Amino acid sequence: MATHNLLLLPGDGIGPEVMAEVKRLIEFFNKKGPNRFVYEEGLVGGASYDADKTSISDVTMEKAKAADAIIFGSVGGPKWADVPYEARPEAGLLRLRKDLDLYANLRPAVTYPALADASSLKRELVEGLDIMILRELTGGVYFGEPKTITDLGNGQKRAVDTQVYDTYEIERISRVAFELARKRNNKVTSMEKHNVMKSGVLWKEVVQQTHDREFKDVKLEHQLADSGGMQLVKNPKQFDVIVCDNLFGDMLSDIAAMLTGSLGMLASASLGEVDPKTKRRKAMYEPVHGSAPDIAGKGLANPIAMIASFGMALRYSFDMGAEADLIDKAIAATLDKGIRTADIATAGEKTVSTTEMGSAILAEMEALSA
Ligand SMILES: NC(=O)c1ccc[n+]([C@@H]2O[C@H](COP(=O)([O-])OP(=O)(O)OC[C@H]3O[C@@H](n4cnc5c(N)ncnc54)[C@H](O)[C@@H]3O)[C@@H](O)[C@H]2O)c1
Ligand SMILES: CC(C)[C@H](C(=O)O)[C@@H](O)C(=O)O
Ligand SMILES: [Mg+2]
Repeated sequence: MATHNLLLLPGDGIGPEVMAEVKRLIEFFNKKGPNRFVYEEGLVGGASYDADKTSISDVTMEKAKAADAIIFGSVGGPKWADVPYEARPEAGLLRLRKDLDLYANLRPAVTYPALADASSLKRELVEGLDIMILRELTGGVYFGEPKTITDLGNGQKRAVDTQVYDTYEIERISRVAFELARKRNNKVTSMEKHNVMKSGVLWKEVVQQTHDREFKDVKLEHQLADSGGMQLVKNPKQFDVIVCDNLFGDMLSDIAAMLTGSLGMLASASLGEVDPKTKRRKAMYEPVHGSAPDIAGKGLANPIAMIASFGMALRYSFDMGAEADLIDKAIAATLDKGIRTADIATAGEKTVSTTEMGSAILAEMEALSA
């Protein structure tokens, strides 16, 4: 019997609401065995700021480093609009990613058959869609220095953000892209802007070299990120794995969310290298969506992105592929029965609450594993 230690970080807004559904899934798997999950909860984001005046405490960071996996909800919201920049809720999430070196962010965009009409695109464009956006998560303009606002003294201010990429950062994310593609449809599309950015020139060069050296069997295409975004909504099924930098990946994955019907559907895994001591990959599982202040506290949030992120934890951290498949099948079966939270309902469809959606998925899991 294996025991897995999880750190749950529900965060702010809808984070705690969708995390409550993950706790029910943990109970389900603990009852079923033989794997057992033990979890501790911690504060992150605005919730942590309110308690400790920091977006994540050193104590919570230590727990994150020690956990077998972190399950993250969401952070941020208007309540913390005026806190110092360094202590803003989002800084806690960025510190987790950076300090744990979680450089590979897998953001699959899968359109469930029952939801093809919930997408803002035509059914035939998205039906059967299954693409993987691989976002570099610990470099680029998110972390480059300098990052400043300077008063120029003439009534003007100057803001500077810096995009930085070293060869090794591009090489390691490229490898993940090619390895993922080998297990999927064997195609990688790399997106950057080498026509404007030096980091784009290096990105394209290193991805190509890594391909030519180690992954000649995988089909590689390069696309400028702006027209790549256009292609993503024009003909999304042409893609298999898309690999891009931190900022382009942030934007392209939110765009991809609408191919699946809602941001409430998009799960993600943020992975680092294998820890030599534990032999386990450092990992955090986080839905792509944020704290959704417009619907927080109302029981309206779609828990599927969070539940599917937990499913990714089973698959990528705990070698529980069959259990991860069970979650995916239960989500599909629930959607097939027409059960919808408001974000994925089409006009006139009856909607359910966050908890009701969680209960429906659990019921399908019970039925499928009976
Ligand atoms: N990983 C994270 O913690 C994360 C990610 C993105 C944004 N944020 C933060 O969240 C706050 C709000 O940002 P935003 O409004 O731009 O993005 P958001 O993702 O929170 O919400 C965008 C829209 O999608 C809807 N939505 C998102 N998740 C949903 C779900 N599970 N079910 C139903 N509808 C859902 C929201 O209601 C909203 O209309 C900001 O402070 C931002 O920095 C945090
Ligand atoms: C909250 C924010 C820091 C984060 C990001 O920009 O990476 C979010 O938008 C995401 O997509 O995970
Ligand atoms: Mg984002």
